[in-house]
Amino acid sequence: MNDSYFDLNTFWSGIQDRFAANMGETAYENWIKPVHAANVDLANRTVELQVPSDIVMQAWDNGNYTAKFMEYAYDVAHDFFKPELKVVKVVKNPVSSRSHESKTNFTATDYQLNANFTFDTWVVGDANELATSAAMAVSEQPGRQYNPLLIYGSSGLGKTHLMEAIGNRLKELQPDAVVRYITTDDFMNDWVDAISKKTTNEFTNTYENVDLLLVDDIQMLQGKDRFQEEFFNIFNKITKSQKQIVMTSDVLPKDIPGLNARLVSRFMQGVAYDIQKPDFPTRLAILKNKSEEAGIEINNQTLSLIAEQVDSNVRELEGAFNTLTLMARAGRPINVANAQKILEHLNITRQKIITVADIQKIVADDYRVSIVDLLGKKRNSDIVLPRQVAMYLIRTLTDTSLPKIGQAFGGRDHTTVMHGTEKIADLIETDYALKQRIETLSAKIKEKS
Ligand SMILES: Nc1ncnc2c1ncn2[C@@H]1O[C@H](COP(=O)(O)OP(=O)(O)OP(=O)(O)O)[C@@H](O)[C@H]1O
Repeated sequence: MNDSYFDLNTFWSGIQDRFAANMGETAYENWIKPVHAANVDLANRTVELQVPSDIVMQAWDNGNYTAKFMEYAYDVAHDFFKPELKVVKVVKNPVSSRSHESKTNFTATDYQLNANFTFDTWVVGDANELATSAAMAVSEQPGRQYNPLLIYGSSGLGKTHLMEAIGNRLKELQPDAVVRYITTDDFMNDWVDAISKKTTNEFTNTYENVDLLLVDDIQMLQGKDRFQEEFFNIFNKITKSQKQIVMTSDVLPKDIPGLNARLVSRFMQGVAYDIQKPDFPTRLAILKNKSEEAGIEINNQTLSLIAEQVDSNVRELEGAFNTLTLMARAGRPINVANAQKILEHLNITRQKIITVADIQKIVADDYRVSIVDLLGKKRNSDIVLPRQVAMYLIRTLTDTSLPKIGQAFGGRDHTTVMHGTEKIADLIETDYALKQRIETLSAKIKEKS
């Protein structure tokens, strides 16, 4: 087995998922999402997390997040890897080459492309075939046929991998090409930064002067009018000069609530391909590739068991596989029985489907209100609170979009749902009893589904 094989990103994203499931959206966005898993030292069993500012550092100290990290790390890797945690503050990335030229202090977030996210490590199957061909075409002839290219689909299905593969391939073919990868969140943060430093010209130059701009998670633009305006301008400049834009989103632009109609139409002026959940042969092929990369031999039966059970999210598939490799590192045999134990431990004995109706019923029972009232028009507080709690739980435990949640609550508007879920997310920051109640409800829902 290749000793250096440990996918820190997958390990950290497993832990982030658990944070996300157990805290409010706002707290997650502020304190967990900006944290970067920088290093793992397997020999000394330490993981280094980098936080971008003192405020986030304080939140980690005050919010007991280190203890939570340990708990979730155990969930992800159980006995096979129990790390010590080192949390350090690191200021944002160094200036990009363009901002050097500009002699200002505008600092663009400048990611390196993930070198593992290439077409070579990508497995093509029915669920991603069209998106893959479009991505390959774009990497070979950017700015021509498919501009913009939008890749959309649920979390953990490979959107970022495929998008970065385009960037990596273009750099291989044209080493001088300017490729910039950015998450929508960082784009917005950079814009705020540029405004405060009065360096908006440099900001615009940095983002416009590219051959290929890769923008991850554009659904984060929802309801952010100011950023949408700026993004619209940059988008137009890039596409007009026949440079390429590739974007990812969890839904089609028309389904992103609060996305300006002009942007919806611009985003759809190229092509949009979705990535679906991979079928069994694709999942098995992904696992086989992984075991080859890791240099460990795992028999077909064991891989099949994992591919069979982890059927809806490639990130989870990789998580199970990584735990298996840790098990091998600990000297235990890799076989069906041990794989089964891992799946049980990771709670992946077949993906459970949580439905909107289940959540509504469980919340209604818990608050002793009727389903009719929960979904109805009454506005007294003993109905409004459980209604908002149910909306919040549906939003956090399922992939249901805001408009669909609205429909499931008697045809309410998506902004009402957004308001309700945000209100609960804020409340549980300060209301410990409510937080506990929601955690208990969440556990009950997961158990019953
Ligand atoms: N078809 C595939 N072949 C190889 N690896 C894959 C494939 N699909 C997904 N993966 C792997 O699954 C993991 C999750 O993929 P990725 O981060 O790209 O998902 P995503 O759709 O962008 O998720 P999110 O929306 O949560 O950011 C990555 O490690 C990626 O390499």
